[in-house]
Amino acid sequence: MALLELNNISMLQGDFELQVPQLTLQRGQLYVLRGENGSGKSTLLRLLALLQQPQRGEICFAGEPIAWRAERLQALRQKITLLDQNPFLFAGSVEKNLAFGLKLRGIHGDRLRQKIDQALAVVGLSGFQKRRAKELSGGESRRVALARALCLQPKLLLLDEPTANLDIGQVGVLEKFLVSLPQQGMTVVIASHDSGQAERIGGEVVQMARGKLIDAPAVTPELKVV
Ligand SMILES: Nc1ncnc2c1ncn2[C@@H]1O[C@H](COP(=O)(O)OP(=O)(O)OP(=O)(O)O)[C@@H](O)[C@H]1O
Repeated sequence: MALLELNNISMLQGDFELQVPQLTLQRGQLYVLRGENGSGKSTLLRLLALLQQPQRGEICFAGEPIAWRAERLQALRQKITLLDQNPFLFAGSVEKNLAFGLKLRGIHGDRLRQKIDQALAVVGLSGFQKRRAKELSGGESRRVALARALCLQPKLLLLDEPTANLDIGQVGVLEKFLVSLPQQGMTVVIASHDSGQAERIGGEVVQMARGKLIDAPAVTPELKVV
């Protein structure tokens, strides 16, 4: 079954209109969201994160239409993580930044520490647990924000330019890791300017142009066993 399905969406943001005639995100699939500056990639990611309600159209999560009621949305949003283009780290330690979302999900003690250690290792920042978030370099901050998103192990992970401003070596390591996530059942969408990225990681391409989704993987009807 599809994880997220969008139909006939129109969403106004000031003078800008985002239009998504049809988009289906399958479970355990990797997508690369492409498009020029201002084409609406970040806006689409916010919509997929259920942070903004469209004026028109329907979104279904695991086959169920979204009702846009606060208590229902809160539960759904815990299954989705968006890593912003300019992620915000709050004051305090790196460890505290990663622990926040995990504690909200009922993870404490040794399991909490283990998840933090694993996520930091993935982004090449083992040993950064006690460092002050505000004293990190730009690239380190982005990697901490990525670790914070990864350790939540969401059903849907949305990444806005996750490898921007990283060293070439780091980009390679991270791309290799991101490719492994769908094999664990996670659906991953990466917005990227890097024209080589889609080819390197081999994801399905979702293409935006001037606010409209113009190309996405075709949906094959599910086979019914009779
Ligand atoms: N809060 C807002 N209010 C009004 N317009 C906005 C807002 N945020 C973004 N926009 C406009 O919406 C359009 C799409 O922006 P968006 O950030 O989604 O594009 P993008 O494809 O992610 O661009 P980039 O590649 O530069 O990150 C742009 O014209 C932008 O100016």
